[in-house]
Amino acid sequence: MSKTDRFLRACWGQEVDRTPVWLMRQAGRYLPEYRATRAKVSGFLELCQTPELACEVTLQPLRRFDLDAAILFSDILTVPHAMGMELDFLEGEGPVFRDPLREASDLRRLGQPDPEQDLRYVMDAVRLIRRELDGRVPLIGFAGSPWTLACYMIEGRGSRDFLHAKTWMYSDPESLEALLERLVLALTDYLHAQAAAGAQALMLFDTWGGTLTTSAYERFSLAPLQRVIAGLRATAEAKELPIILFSKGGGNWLERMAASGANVIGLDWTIDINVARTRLGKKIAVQGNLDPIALYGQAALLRAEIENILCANAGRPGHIFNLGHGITPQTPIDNVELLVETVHAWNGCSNDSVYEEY
Ligand SMILES: Cc1c2[nH]c(c1CCC(=O)O)Cc1[nH]c(c(CCC(=O)O)c1C)Cc1[nH]c(c(CCC(=O)O)c1C)Cc1[nH]c(c(C)c1CCC(=O)O)C2
Repeated sequence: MSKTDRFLRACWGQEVDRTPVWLMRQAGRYLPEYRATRAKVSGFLELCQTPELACEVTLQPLRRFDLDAAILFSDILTVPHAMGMELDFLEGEGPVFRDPLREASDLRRLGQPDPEQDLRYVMDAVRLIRRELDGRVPLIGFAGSPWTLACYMIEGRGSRDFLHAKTWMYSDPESLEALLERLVLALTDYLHAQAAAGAQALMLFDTWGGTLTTSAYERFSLAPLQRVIAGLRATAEAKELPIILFSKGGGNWLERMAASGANVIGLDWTIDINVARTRLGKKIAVQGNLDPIALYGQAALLRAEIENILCANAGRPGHIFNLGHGITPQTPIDNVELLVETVHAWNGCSNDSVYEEY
């Protein structure tokens, strides 16, 4: 089975010869070759905006590890940037918007980007990566969720409690919905353009969905995501692509996530994958679940964690091995190698924990 088939078939819940594996943030600072490429440019945004370099760093982890998919190298914040918000990536702090949105009238500052113009560098990177991959593995495109992007646009930076974003939500929900709707339109166009440029699967990163109450999650995170997915399904280019939905901390809402129209549900490490699969049933695939910090530990314990996840899925199609969130900068490379090899070498559980029906 070709690697292209392995990942895409697993997304559709079809039988595969072995479990496909890729890692969120697989290109990044834990790789010395990434740090070397990054040192050639003045800032992180320049790396994203130079298609040759974005292509180079996309391919770097694939040269080292036997991964079953590539993910476009970019960032979720390129979309608000293209809507007109000035963005800096500060060393040691991460992304910062100079003028965060704080009230409804600030929405007037936002433009509606044309992806082939204002985000052309992303589409050029997608085209270049597809050419360089030459069919070896499929390319995943991605975007942030409307709620997650709104959090950064309102806070201006990462936050512990999302005080500004949530205060807005609890004091003027209609104008927050207006902001989310602007993002729905921008993200639908953006992901559609990635599909037209050659992305073979699309992933939605709802990193901050899990900070909400159940009713707020439904209204401000999931409903806009559903509109993005429905918009994509209405286009010829994206209709046939698998869509992966990852709401970090979304374990409470798996059934609702599954009803969003996504084909694959991303799981963080806080939900038991057995429970997740039982609740989700057969119709939808799952991805993820390994605690990224397990990669810092002892090899034998890491292997046990990996096998637990594989055994929970034994005999069930529709599983893509991944971490429960992005790989972190100090991760030892040897353990990443061990992870990929363990997943690929795996040939069944030793403890008969194969699940018949669920
Ligand atoms: C919240 C979020 C962001 N960006 C992203 C998310 C959602 C996923 C998640 O929850 O991790 C998504 C993202 N960011 C990046 C990718 C690349 C593709 C991949 O390998 O998965 C993807 C898919 C590269 C990146 N995005 C960023 C880096 C590090 C920048 C550098 O090299 O200096 C990389 C490799 C910067 C970034 N970008 C963002 C933050 C908070 C930071 C700073 C934190 C950090 O430094 O790790 C916003």
